[in-house]
Amino acid sequence: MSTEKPLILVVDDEPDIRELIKDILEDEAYRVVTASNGEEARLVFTQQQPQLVLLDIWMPDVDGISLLKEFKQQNPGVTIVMMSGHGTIETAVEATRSGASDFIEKPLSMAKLLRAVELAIENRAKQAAQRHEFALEPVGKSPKMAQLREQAERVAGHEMPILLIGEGGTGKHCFAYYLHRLGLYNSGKFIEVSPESFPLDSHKLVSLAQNNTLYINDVALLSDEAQALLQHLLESGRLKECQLICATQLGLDKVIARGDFSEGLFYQLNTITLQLPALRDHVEDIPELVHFFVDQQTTQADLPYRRFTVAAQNRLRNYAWPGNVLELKNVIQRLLVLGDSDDIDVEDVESALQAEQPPQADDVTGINFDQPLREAREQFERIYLLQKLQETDGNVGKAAKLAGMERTHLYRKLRALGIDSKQV
Ligand SMILES: Nc1ncnc2c1ncn2[C@@H]1O[C@H](COP(=O)(O)OP(=O)(O)OP(=O)(O)O)[C@@H](O)[C@H]1O
Repeated sequence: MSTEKPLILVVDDEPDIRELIKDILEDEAYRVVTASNGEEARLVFTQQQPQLVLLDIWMPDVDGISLLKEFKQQNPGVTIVMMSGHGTIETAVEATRSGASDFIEKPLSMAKLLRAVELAIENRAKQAAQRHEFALEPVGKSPKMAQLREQAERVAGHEMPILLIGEGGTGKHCFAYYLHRLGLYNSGKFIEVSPESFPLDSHKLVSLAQNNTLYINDVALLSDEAQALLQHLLESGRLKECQLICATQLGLDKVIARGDFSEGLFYQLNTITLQLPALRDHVEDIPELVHFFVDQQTTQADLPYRRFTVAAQNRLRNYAWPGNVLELKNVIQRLLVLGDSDDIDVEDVESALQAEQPPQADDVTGINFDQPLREAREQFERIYLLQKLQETDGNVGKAAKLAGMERTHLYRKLRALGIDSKQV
């Protein structure tokens, strides 16, 4: 079973164009409904609730831009692509301002149309994934996770800084967001800063944090200047009316022993700590996590549903997971993208786990370090993309998913690098 493709409404007053678009899209397995004027379009839009609308600008009864505004008001989540034969910059600008996601110029070519539709759908999926990037509640019924959720519930709502400690990929972001939702500032924003994006301006930091949850990732890696600023704001009580959550992979005591972390800041941050377990220490949660990620990827990233056999799930439980839950999520995504049958078996899991291994030093030594960065980057991109194309038997759509790129962007990149996907 695969997820159903979105329903597309095509609105155009010219019967030939309408039918042509319908045929092209149906050949690609999209579900299509059509309307020949504004009135018909309103009816179909309300009754069938399409996810994507291809909308002509010039029509006899109502113009496309007015219709676009109506549709967006009725359903802000709908994606609308405008089409026009005599498109001018002004109409394109007006359409975009009114919420159109793209603009295609007529005459339409099949490639142009499909590219625009694919891009619109990819963007939808991405927006949905971004909106739901975090689980609303961390998944896992093991005693370790249950206890952690309980601790989170107890400490949230006290406005004291919270420190999350755990290896990479153990779910620190996920728990931070959960704490935000449980906390005093859940109607404010969840703002994440990293050592690279940390504002070294006390006013900026205070106003960023005010009435929000401020999550500082990799706090152990903050520069001396950033540490001093944070310590000063905490000690002087200026960083108040906010929930501060910091995360670290390294035990701060070890970083202090190395002389890389301020002891004073450590005491400010270390009052409430939550320790996130490595995934290998709560493997009993793996089946539930698998279920959760399959569900998430199939509904939000528009990947086909596949079932993990018991043997496959058992293999997942017996793996050491050095990259923790994040690695599990990546392996599941790889299996959903690359698999071609309804069931995922233990052999599929085995090869996905092998592909997850960090590249051997040999893979990287292919890069010539004597060239300028720009050329070295191109060389790396070529090696990387060829590898992804090999993994997907030259399927650009699947390779793009694995590389986390839009398909059209990958096409452009391949062309720029002179790679022919069919030769792989
Ligand atoms: N218990 C969980 N339930 C549901 N999703 C989870 C859970 N733990 C982690 N995730 C998801 O797995 C992915 C990786 O987790 P997350 O980014 O929270 O880890 P992290 O510890 O912050 O990683 P890093 O240290 O690398 O920044 C995220 O998409 C996160 O939402």
